[in-house]
Amino acid sequence: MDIVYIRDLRIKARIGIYPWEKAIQQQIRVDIEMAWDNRIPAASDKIEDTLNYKTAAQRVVQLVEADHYDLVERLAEEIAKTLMTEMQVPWLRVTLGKPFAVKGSAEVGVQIERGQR
Ligand SMILES: Nc1nc2c(c(=O)[nH]1)N=C([C@H](O)[C@@H](O)CO)CN2
Repeated sequence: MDIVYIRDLRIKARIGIYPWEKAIQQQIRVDIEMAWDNRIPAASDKIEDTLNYKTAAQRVVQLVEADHYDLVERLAEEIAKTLMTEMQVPWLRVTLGKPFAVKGSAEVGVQIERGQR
């Protein structure tokens, strides 16, 4: 399978387990790799045949902004479930990081893979 990707998507999120985190917005960083057969849009040259990365990115932003999430695990899972269900993505890898959460680190977070490649 080929890949359609979104890299370094930065979104203001309400996320975290601590009371002070419930009152603020923090930047998160999202990378997504999604399996897709790109030979079909390559042959047709039609956007309808693609896995549209703009539509996918907009949906992720909407999902992040819709709620408070305690854990990065829960938000990563919601992103994976939504893209697989709504955009028929058969396999994906979601990396979700909090760049400012742990002093001394560049970033902390999770990476999950779901579906069949
Ligand atoms: N595996 C996880 N560990 C931690 C999380 C998390 O979501 N998953 N969250 C926190 C806090 O919210 C932290 O980011 C605040 O600095 C701690 N550990």
